[in-house]
Amino acid sequence: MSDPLDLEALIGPGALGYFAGGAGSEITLRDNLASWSRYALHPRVLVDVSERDLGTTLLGRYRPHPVVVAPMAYQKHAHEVGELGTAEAAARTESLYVLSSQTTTSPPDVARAMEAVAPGSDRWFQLYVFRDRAVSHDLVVQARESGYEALVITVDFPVAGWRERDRRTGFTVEHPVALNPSGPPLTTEQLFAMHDPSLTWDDIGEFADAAGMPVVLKGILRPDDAERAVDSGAAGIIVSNHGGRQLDTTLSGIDALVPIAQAVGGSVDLLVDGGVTRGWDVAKALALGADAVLIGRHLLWGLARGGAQGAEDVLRQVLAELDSTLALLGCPAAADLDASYVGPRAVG
Ligand SMILES: Cc1cc2nc3c(=O)[nH]c(=O)nc-3n(C[C@H](O)[C@H](O)[C@H](O)COP(=O)(O)O)c2cc1C
Ligand SMILES: CCCCC(=O)C(=O)O
Repeated sequence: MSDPLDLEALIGPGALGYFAGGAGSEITLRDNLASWSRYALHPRVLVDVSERDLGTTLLGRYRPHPVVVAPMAYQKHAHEVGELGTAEAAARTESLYVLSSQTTTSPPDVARAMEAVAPGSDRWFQLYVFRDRAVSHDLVVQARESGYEALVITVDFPVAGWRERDRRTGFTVEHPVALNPSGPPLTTEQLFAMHDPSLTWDDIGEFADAAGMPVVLKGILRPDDAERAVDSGAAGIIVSNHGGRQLDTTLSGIDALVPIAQAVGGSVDLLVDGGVTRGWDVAKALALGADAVLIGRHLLWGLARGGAQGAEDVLRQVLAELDSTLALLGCPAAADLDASYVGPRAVG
C-alpha cells in the first residue's frame, strides 16, 4: 500500500479516509492484503516458457489478460480527471473496465473516452439498486445505449458498513452524477441511505430481465449464495468482501473463492477481489479457480498520484509481474493455471 501521508497531502484527509478506509476495526481490510501471502506458489521447472499467454475468457469472450478495473465511486475526489483517468488506463492496457453507478463522470462520457483511445474496448456497468428504482433503471438504459456489455449488480450493500473514518471526517461528495447531479455536496451517509435495503433475489430477476445484457453479481462470499446466483441466471459472480468496507471480520476474497469454486466452478464465470497488488496474487487467484481478478485501491493510488498515466503504470506493472510469474511458475498459459501451482503456506 502507498504511503498514506503523501496521499493525504494530495487528496485531503476526508477523501483519503473514504478511499483507504474499511469497516469497523478494519480487520478484513488488513486481512485482504495479508491473505495472498498465506498461499505459496509451487513452480514447475524445465518447461518451455519462451512464449506466454495471459489470456482468459469472460462471458464467452477471449480477453488478453485477466486484470479488471474494479468499480469505485467518486473518482474525481482522487484526481480531477476522475473516472476518465482509470477508463483511459484500462483502454490503453486492454483491461476490462467496470464503471461504478456512483460515478462522478457520466456513463456515455466514459464510454466515449475509452472508444477514443481503443475502439472496441470493453466495459461493464456496476449497478446499485436505489430506493428510487427509476434512477437505477435510467442508469441501466444509459449503460446499454453507450455500449456497456454486462450489468454488475452489487449485492453486499443493503446498508453501508460501519465506517468510522467517514464518521470522523464528515467527508462530503460533490457531483455523483446519478443521484445529485447539481445539488449541494452530500455526506457519504446521505448517499448510502439512498440504497434500497429491501432488495432480494426476486428483484435481481427483475433487473436481469430488464437489463438486456448478462448479469454478474458482485459481493458473494458463501457457496449457497453462489449456487443461488447461478440458479437465478447470473453469468458471473464476483467473490468479494467489498474491499473490507462493508462487514468487518468476513473471509477474504481469496479464502472465500476456494469453496465457491468447488460449488459452482465451471458453471459460471468467477472473479475475485480484495487486496490485489501484485501479478503473483493474480496467478494465485487463477490457480484457485478464478477467471479474472479486480483491482481497486492499488489502482486508485496510481490515479491519485498521476492521473491516467499513474493508473496505467499500475496496470502495466501488475501485468508485467503476471507475465514474469507465469514464466517462473513453468505455466506459460494463464488459462492452464490450476491447484497444483498453489498450496497453503506454512505459517510461523
Ligand atoms: C473508494 C472505493 C469505492 C468503491 N465503490 C464501489 C462502488 O461504487 N461499487 C462497487 O460495487 N464496489 C465499490 N467498491 C469496492 C470495489 O469494487 C472492490 O470490491 C474493492 O475495492 C476491492 O478491494 P481492493 O480495494 O483492496 O482492491 C469501492 C471500493 C473503494 C476502495
Ligand atoms: C453509495 C456509494 C457506495 C460506494 C461504495 O461502494 C463504497 O464506498 O464502498
